[in-house]
Amino acid sequence: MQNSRFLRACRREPVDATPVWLMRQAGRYMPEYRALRAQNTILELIKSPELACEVTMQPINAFDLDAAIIFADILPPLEGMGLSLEFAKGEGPIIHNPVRTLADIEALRVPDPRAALGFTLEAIRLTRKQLDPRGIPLIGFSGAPFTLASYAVEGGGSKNRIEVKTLMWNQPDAWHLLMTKLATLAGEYLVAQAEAGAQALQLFDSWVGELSPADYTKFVLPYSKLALEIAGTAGVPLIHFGTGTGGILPQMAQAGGDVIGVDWRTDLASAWETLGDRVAVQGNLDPVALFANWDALQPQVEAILDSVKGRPGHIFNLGHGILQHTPVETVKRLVEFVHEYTQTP
Ligand SMILES: Cc1c2[nH]c(c1CCC(=O)O)Cc1[nH]c(c(CCC(=O)O)c1C)Cc1[nH]c(c(CCC(=O)O)c1C)Cc1[nH]c(c(C)c1CCC(=O)O)C2
Repeated sequence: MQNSRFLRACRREPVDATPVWLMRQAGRYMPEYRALRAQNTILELIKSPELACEVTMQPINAFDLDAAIIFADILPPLEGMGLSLEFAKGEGPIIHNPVRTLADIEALRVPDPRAALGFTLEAIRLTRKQLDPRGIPLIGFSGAPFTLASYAVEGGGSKNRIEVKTLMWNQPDAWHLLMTKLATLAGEYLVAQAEAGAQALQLFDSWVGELSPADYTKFVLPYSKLALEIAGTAGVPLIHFGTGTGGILPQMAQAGGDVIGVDWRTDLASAWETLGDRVAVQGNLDPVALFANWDALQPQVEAILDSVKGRPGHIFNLGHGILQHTPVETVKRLVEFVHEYTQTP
C-alpha cells in the first residue's frame, strides 16, 4: 500500500503513471449516488457507517481512481461544538445558531472526535477493509479553521463574508478563541481519522482565497498551522488545499502540508515554482472543463500534465470539487487518459 502511486507521489517519489483522484468524487453526478440519496438525507448517508462506506466505494468501482476519500462533509464537526446544522433542499448548508459574540464562542465545545464523529471513524474502518485487497489508499479530511469559521459565523454560504471578516477585524479576542477551538478540533479529528485507518489527510480551506495576503498571514495562517501540526503527529501525508490561493501560496506552504492543492486560476507549474521543491502539488483542472467536448478537454489535461512532466510529486485532480451534472463518461475517460498519457515503461 505504501508503494501505491498516490502515496508515492505524496512523498515526491517517482511513479509508473500520474495518480488521479477527484475532489467530491462521490456525489450527485453519479446515478448510484442519486439512488441512495433518494432514500436518505445527506446527513443520514454520512451518519450511517455502512452507507458512507458504500458511497465512498461508488466512484472506486466506476473509475480507475488511485485514491478514495471517505464520504463525509466538513460541517458535521460543527454539530459537536453545539451548532445546529441543516442541509436545506436547494439552499446548501444552514447553521441555525451562528456565533457572533465572544459569549457565543466561549459556549462552543471542543468535542472529542472519537465521540462526536464516531460514525465517520467507523466508516473509515469499514472502507479500509474493502480497499485493502485492492491496494487503494483512503483519504480522510477536515475543513480548515477559516472555512469552518466562515460557516459558523455566517450561518451558511455567503457571497461577501461580511460577518466573518468583521468579526475577525473587530473582535480579535473572540476570533482568536474561535480559531483556536476550530484548529484544535480539526487537528484532533484528522489524527482520529488516521488512527481509524486513513492513509492521507486533506485540510479543505475552500474559501480562504477571499482574504488579502496580509489578513491570511495575521488571522488565519497561525491556526491552519496549529491544525496541521496536530494532524502531523499522525505521521501520514497531509494535503493542504484552498481555492483562489495564487496570492498566498508561500504562506499556505508555511502553514504546512506535504502536498499543496491549487485551483485552475493559478498555473500549476508556476505555483510549484513558487512553492519550491519541499512539497508535492495536487490539481488543477477547471471542473467546468468536464462539460466540454473531449476534443476540447484533452489538450487542457495534456497541458497540465506536460507542465509538470518529469518532476515527481504531481497528483492529478480538479481545481475544486466535481460539479453536479458532470457527464460520467467524461470522468471515466479523463481518469483513463491521465494514466495512459503519463505511463512510463
Ligand atoms: C465547502 C465544503 C462543504 N463540504 C465540503 C467542502 C470542502 C470542499 C469544497 O470546497 O467543495 C467537503 C465535502 N463534502 C462532501 C465530500 C465527499 C467526499 C468526496 O466524495 O469527495 C467532501 C470532501 C459530500 C457532500 N456534501 C454536500 C454534497 C451534495 C449534497 C447532496 O447530496 O445533497 C456532497 C456530495 C453538501 C454540501 N456540503 C458543503 C456545501 C457547500 C454543500 C452544498 C452544496 C452542494 O449542494 O453541492 C460544505
